[in-house]
Amino acid sequence: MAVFTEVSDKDARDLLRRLSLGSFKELRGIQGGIENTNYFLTTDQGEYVLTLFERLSFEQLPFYLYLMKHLAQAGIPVPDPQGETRSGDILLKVCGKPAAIVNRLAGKSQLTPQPVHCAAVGDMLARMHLAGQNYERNQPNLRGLPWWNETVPVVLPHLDEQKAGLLRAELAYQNHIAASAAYAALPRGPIHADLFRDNVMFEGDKLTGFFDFYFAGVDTWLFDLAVCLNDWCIDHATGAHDAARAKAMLAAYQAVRPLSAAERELLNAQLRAGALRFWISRLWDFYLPREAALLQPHDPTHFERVLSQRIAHPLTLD
Ligand SMILES: Nc1ncnc2c1ncn2[C@@H]1O[C@H](COP(=O)(O)OP(=O)(O)O)[C@@H](O)[C@H]1O
Ligand SMILES: N[C@@H](CCOP(=O)(O)O)C(=O)O
Repeated sequence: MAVFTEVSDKDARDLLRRLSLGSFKELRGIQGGIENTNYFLTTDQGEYVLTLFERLSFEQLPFYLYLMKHLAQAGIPVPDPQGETRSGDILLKVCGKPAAIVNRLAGKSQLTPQPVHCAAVGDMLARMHLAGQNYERNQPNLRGLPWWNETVPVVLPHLDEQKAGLLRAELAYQNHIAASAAYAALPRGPIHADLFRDNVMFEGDKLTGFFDFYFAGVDTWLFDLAVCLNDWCIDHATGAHDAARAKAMLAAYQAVRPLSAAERELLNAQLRAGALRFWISRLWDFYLPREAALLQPHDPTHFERVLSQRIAHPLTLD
């Protein structure tokens, strides 16, 4: 369920009067997604997505919305936030909540990706990283190491000794890595940080867009690539690495932006970090009652499996 706040046709008509996106035709709730309220909004000028933010604040949102606008202007296929006619503001208020209207991307998610899809994601991810280099706003990845350090003690009491041991050991390892010289040398910039299969659109084999930027933040580019490898290039049932898909993604990424020596050295550590990040957030969504009331939690054990696979079978680069 992804309509947490009901928006009426009248609310939408009132909103459209403040924008120059044409006149109202239809408003339809979207059933996918777990974080925000989403509607498809059709006017006589085109199709849009209206999002009401259920978790992010008015203060946090400009970073994400202006990042999308910056990337769209640089030619990266991402939703482009539409502004109010008078003020030019792209952060809107609907039913008392922060909101945005973006253009609707063509295509659909590719949930059983082949190497060709992984290559398309790798290529566009590298282009997106380069395009984000001169983005001026700064907001850290709010689901980065400080959040892991805060959240692990909260979820640990819910775990059996074997899982708790793995979680503690991995967090200690990641703190150790984060203090290293190689980590300090990693190139950084705005990253998507949640570019899973359900956040990319395809028409056939052609990538038509990246969306759902609301976990974005400034972090290492390598972490973003690791998050993608951990979702697009594994066998979902076991969490095991898929060599053909990973090779396709890495080659396409590196054809646009070759990895530095520090990035090559830390690829496996960041694959583990990417698995840890989503294991922690899924545990947190699962065990924290306040969050669980809003979210439909994903299965935490999936990322426990991915992490165990990453530790047992490090990836070797050519
Ligand atoms: N710009 C967009 N263009 C086309 N479809 C979109 C767009 N934004 C969201 N959607 C649709 O809405 C669904 C939920 O959006 P998502 O951003 O994943 O929600 P949540 O933030 O709640 O996870 C997506 O799976 C997709 O089908
Ligand atoms: N991709 C994350 C959860 C975030 O959900 P999204 O629908 O906003 O992408 C996970 O799989 O845990």
